[in-house]
Amino acid sequence: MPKPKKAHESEVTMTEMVLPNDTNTLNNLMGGRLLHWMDICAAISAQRHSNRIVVTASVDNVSFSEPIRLGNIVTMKARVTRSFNSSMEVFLEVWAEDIPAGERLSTNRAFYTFVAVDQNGRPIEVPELIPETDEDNELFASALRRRQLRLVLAGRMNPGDATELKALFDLP
Ligand SMILES: CCCCCCCCCCCCCCCC(=O)SCCNC(=O)CCNC(=O)[C@H](O)C(C)(C)COP(=O)(O)OP(=O)(O)OC[C@H]1O[C@@H](n2cnc3c(N)ncnc32)[C@H](O)[C@@H]1OP(=O)(O)O
Repeated sequence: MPKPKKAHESEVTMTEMVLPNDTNTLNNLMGGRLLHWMDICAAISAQRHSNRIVVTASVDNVSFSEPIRLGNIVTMKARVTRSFNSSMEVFLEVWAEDIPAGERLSTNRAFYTFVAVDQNGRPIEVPELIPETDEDNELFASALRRRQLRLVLAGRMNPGDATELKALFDLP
C-alpha cells in the first residue's frame, strides 16, 4: 500500500498566453486547445499524487461560458480531491486575465478522473489522499457522489448500487 499523501502535494499551476495560432476566426481561444492544456495540467497533478504514469479515464461536463481572447493569459490550477483504488479525481479551475485592462475572470471548472497504470497499461494502486483545508474536506466528501454518477453514466455501475446518489435524492 503506497504511503498516503496530503492534498497540497498534488497542486499544479500552469500558465499559457493565447497566441494567434490558438484562436478561431473570432480571435477567441479554441475550445480544443483549452481542453488540451487542461488535460496536461490535471494529468501532472495526478502524477504528482501517484508518482505513476496516468491516463485520462473521463472528464465531467465542461462549459465554455466566457470567450477567452487573443493575448489573454490563461491560468489553470489543479489538485487531486480524492483517490480510490487506481483512480484519482482531479479538480481544475481556469481563469483568463487581460493584463493591460487589469481584469481576471473565472472561465471554466472541471473534474477529471485519471487512472495510474503500470508499464503494461494495467491499473495500479495509488496513495490515499489526506484532505487538509475545509474546501479539501468538502471536495473529498462529495467526490464519492461524483464517482458514482460518472460510473453509472459510463455503464460501469448499476444505478441500484449507487448508494451515495440515492441518499442525495432520498430514494429507497
Ligand atoms: C509509456 C510512456 C509514458 C510516458 C509518461 C509520461 C507522461 C507525462 C505527461 C502526461 C501528461 C499527459 C497525460 C495525458 C493523458 C492522456 O491523454 S491518456 C490518453 C487518453 N486515455 C486513454 O487512452 C485511456 C484508455 N482507457 C484505459 O486504458 C482503460 O479504460 C483504463 C482507464 C486504464 C481503465 O482500465 P480497466 O481495464 O477498465 O480497469 P478497471 O480495473 O475496470 O478500472 C480501473 C479504474 O478506472 C476507473 N474507471 C474506468 N473507467 C472510468 C470512467 N469512464 N470514468 C471514471 N473512472 C473510470 C474505475 O472506476 C477504476 O477505478 P478504481 O476503483 O481502481 O479507483
